Amino acid sequence: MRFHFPLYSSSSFSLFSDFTFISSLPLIFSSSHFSPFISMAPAFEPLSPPHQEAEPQTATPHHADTVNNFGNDGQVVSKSKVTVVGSGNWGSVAAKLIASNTLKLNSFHDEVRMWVFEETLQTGEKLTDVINKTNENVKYLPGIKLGKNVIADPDLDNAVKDANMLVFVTPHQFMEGICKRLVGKVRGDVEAISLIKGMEVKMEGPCMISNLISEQLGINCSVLMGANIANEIAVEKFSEATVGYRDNREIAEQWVKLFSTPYFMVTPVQDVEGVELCGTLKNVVAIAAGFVDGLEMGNNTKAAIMRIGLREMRAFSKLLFSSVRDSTFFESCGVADVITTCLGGRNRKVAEAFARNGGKRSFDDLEAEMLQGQKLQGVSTAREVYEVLSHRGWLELFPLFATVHEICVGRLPPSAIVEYSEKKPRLSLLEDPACYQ
Ligand SMILES: NC(=O)c1ccc[n+]([C@@H]2O[C@H](COP(=O)([O-])OP(=O)(O)OC[C@H]3O[C@@H](n4cnc5c(N)ncnc54)[C@H](O)[C@@H]3O)[C@@H](O)[C@H]2O)c1
Ligand SMILES: O=P(O)(O)OC[C@H](O)CO
Repeated sequence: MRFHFPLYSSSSFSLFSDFTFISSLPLIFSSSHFSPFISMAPAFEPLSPPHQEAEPQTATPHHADTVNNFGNDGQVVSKSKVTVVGSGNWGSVAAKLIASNTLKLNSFHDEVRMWVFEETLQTGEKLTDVINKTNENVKYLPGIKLGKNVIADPDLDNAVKDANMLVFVTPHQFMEGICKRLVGKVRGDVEAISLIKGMEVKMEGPCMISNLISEQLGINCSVLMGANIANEIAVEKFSEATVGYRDNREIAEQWVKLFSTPYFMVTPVQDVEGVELCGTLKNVVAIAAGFVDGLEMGNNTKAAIMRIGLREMRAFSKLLFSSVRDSTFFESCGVADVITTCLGGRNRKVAEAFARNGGKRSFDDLEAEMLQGQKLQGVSTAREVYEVLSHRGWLELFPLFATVHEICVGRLPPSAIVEYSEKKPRLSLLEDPACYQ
């Protein structure tokens, strides 16, 4: 068999090991820029494992506007109020994780609001009503109790208005619209975190979702990514995650505290772009892994795809943001997420079906049939990455990313993932950085 990635077959050049020339490439897309940081009102507590802290509080949800309570010493304690914007498969699990901690930790208000994109179920009932009645997201996370302090709310403005900690977790394609609706609606002291794996491509270039949130709402936004298949975390199987923060370690620690449980171990890393790009780009690698599974290529081929994919992830991330750290790729958000998503994710699963059908059934069809309302991120991310690559003239540097998109849109057959294309990559482009000047 002939392979489609001769760029990587030679040991004489490594896109990964030699970033000297990569960093010398012109960085057309602006590096990270974000709106002025707005500090968080509540005092931070020292980071400690949530399960060791203070005595549990009552589980009764309450709706009071106040966020102040009295601590053990009679002092008024400022409490953070958390709202989760999104209620899909991961959104619901995130709400469950958070709600288990807000009940235990004195620095958080018990209640966790969860904004629900309202829909009517086949029974005729509203999803929000069913969640509040049964404490289960029967459509996106059936069989799992979220915690009685999770309150589903179909009104976006109402859901966010009192919160000073906002957790964004929707499929990435909906975020631009959600941000537009939220302009002027969030508190001035709010901190945000994005669990969303994806990006937007605008005229000016790529825009990470955390940046979209920061810019549109004028707030600071951290990220949480990792090897996190939601259904496994829902049943409390151990996993790790990475919080990417910009420059305020205390804020990162507040997020770590909010999410950490004995079965969910969270590590902060000062590299928002690196962490977010890992979470975003691994979905493209997962599509490639699914093609390999659909073609029944076996484990060695899939491992090769993971390795090549990880290398392209790092190269692409560093081209976009020179601040991205190599070490980030060894965190849960990097290599671990590539592995889990290529073994057990939804992108992999649907791409496998696409390849088994010889590319004859569209991803949209397969997604609707196989995921029942849940959304793939990898196909649109592959398109977005392709737009960036073609706009910058980098297509030949990233044969895996480019090929995934061309297969998704039907320009190449699924088998192209492991075959030479007609068009040979121009190795000179990689070997002579002057080509880019
Ligand atoms: N599910 C996972 O295992 C997992 C794990 C880690 C990260 N993520 C990431 O988290 C993000 C959210 O994923 P998810 O699994 O919670 O969602 P999902 O795939 O379950 O998507 C369904 C959600 O999208 C909502 N939705 C549908 N149309 C909408 C619209 N027009 N506007 C707004 N919302 C709409 C639905 O109401 C539902 O809440 C994604 O970026 C995903 O990559 C997912
Ligand atoms: O099911 P996927 O492919 O959307 O991946 C889920 C998570 O991102 C894995 O960490």
